Amino acid sequence: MLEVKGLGKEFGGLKAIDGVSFEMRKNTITGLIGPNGAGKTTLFNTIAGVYAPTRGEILFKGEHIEGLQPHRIFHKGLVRTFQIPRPFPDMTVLENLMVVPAGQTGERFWNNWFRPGKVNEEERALHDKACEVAEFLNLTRVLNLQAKNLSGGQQKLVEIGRALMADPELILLDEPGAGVNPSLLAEIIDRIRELHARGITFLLIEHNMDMVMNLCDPILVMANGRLLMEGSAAEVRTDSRVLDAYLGGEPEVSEAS
Ligand SMILES: Nc1ncnc2c1ncn2[C@@H]1O[C@H](COP(=O)(O)OP(=O)(O)OP(=O)(O)O)[C@@H](O)[C@H]1O
Repeated sequence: MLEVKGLGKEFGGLKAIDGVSFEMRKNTITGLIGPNGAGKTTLFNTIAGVYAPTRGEILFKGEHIEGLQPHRIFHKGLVRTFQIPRPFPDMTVLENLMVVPAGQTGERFWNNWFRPGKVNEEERALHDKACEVAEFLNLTRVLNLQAKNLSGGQQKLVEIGRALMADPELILLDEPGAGVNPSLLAEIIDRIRELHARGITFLLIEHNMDMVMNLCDPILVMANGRLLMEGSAAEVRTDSRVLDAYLGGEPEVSEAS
């Protein structure tokens, strides 16, 4: 589903990503871990089109997407949620879900003018879809609350909901477990599993190791802008290079990775 080849991204002289290559099969939940500053967020941003890579290739379903504008990538079904939940704080949960899909007929002046019936129909379909997404994420109760009044965990769920509104095939999920209380964390894990069972592929950055080890296979480990290793939870847990990287040592990174 996703192929990253020799990817590099530099900021000035700093190699935030330095020759990263990996492949992701369809319908996996792949974890991306690594110590602070390893390059995980930069990798996400480069895949999602926020940054153009300095070098390398990114293929989504066999199609080159490196350097494309974020909205073009979004519309291909590759959707990124943000590290800090960023729903519009003064809008309700329902509104936050309904604003996601772009190119609605209602956004075009001419269609509004000439085709009000069509606009109403689409608005209703969008509303129904938002309600279904909210129900799936157990957000129905808070549908009419302003997003700023939700808990951190509920905001994460809204962020996932907003990704779902875009009918994604691949979701890049940024720290779904950050700042979430344990019961809501279990619910988020459960929802991700369910979406995975329905055919959605995930790549997720997460610092919560329990969550990663529980949910992800395979796990990619980054350090110093490079891919240190890829393996199962058991392999990652017992690999001394991973331990070294987290302890701030100088991890040995093979050129091949
Ligand atoms: N926009 C930018 N301009 C300059 N340097 C940047 C920029 N974004 C990231 N970097 C640098 O690139 C390196 C990788 O940062 P990145 O945020 O990708 O790491 P990370 O693995 O996501 O870290 P964390 O787990 O702390 O979020 C760091 O040295 C960081 O300072």
